[in-house]
Amino acid sequence: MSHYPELDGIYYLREKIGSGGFAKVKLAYHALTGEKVAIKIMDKKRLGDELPRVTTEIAAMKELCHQHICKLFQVIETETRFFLVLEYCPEGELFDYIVSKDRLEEDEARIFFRQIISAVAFIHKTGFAHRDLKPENLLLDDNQNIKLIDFGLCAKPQGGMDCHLATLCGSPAYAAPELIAGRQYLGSEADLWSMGVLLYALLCGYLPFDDENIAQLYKKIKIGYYTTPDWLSPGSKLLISQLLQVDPKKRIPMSALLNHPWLTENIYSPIDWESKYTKRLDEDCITELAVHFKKTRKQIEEEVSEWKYDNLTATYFLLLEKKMKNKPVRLLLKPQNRGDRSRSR
Ligand SMILES: Cn1cc(Br)cc1C(=O)Nc1[nH]nc2c1CN(C(=O)N[C@H](CN1CCCC1)c1ccccc1)C21CC1
Repeated sequence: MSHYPELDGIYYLREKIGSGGFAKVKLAYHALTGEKVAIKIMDKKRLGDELPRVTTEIAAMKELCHQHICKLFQVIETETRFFLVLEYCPEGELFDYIVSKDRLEEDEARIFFRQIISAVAFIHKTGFAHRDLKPENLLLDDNQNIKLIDFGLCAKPQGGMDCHLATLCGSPAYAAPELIAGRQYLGSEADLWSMGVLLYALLCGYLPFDDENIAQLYKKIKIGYYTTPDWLSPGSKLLISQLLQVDPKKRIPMSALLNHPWLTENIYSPIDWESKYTKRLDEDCITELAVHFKKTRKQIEEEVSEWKYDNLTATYFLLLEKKMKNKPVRLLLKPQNRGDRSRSR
């Protein structure tokens, strides 16, 4: 297990929980709060010309504070590496959950899909598009709530949300026809197509467009031909067809999704896309930080408000996490890891 001096005394690293191309993710404990986090470690050399994706991801995640988006707590950059300290989701990927249950019942799929729409609507309202929506990028927290991850491909077009994008990116099976045709496209419209593929995967347990031959796959996507199993309800089939429209202008817009009959069935409330996070600082967290660092509340408030995504930002956010989980809003006197049960104060 390699040792990272930059994390000493701040985070206690545990086992690896994910590894992708040029990054790996490790479980860790935040020394001061004892809270679990997931640290995404990226090697700059191995990133090569993918480096801009990391700066994109960091910039996006700093703006995207939402209950269904995996939270960024801290960024540590050295000359050779990036460490992104992110929210830990103990139930893993939605992908594995669907596979384990073969496919989901309509009401369970509805709950997940409402949370996914809440996250994507928030991203679009904030001027971003995710562009890589798929079950592998949707994690589950300890209450089986959705947390969206991997913003390395997201885009915030300079000209705002109606400015066209050109780069072909994301995963083929979830990519919109206009993206595959290499035409200019709107990130938000491409996200809506991917959500159609996602909803199909949730309800059926397999993909609407699939082919081991990539050219064949692209052909199927471009004509938008897919079949639905007869046991799928008419309401599900209708919503899927409204999302899997080849012509992006015919695709159901996000605004119509928020109170769509299939999505409000048995729930009767429109989807709430607003973030539960407020910019207002939490009194209890500020107090605990002031006591611990022996500073005035005003000093702490000013420092936290700079949102430097340093140790202080992480400690503030993790105290807030503890409060949201009805745990005591307390910092551990001497940093300790999970094993040590000694009472702090
Ligand atoms: C798989 N698993 C099982 C359990 Br139990 C917990 C987990 C788990 O991964 N939890 C978890 N919490 N927080 C995170 C994770 C994984 N994770 C991730 O960011 N995971 C992604 C997964 N991508 C999906 C498609 C390609 C890679 C990743 C990105 C780069 C390298 C490795 C992994 C974060 C940091 C945000």
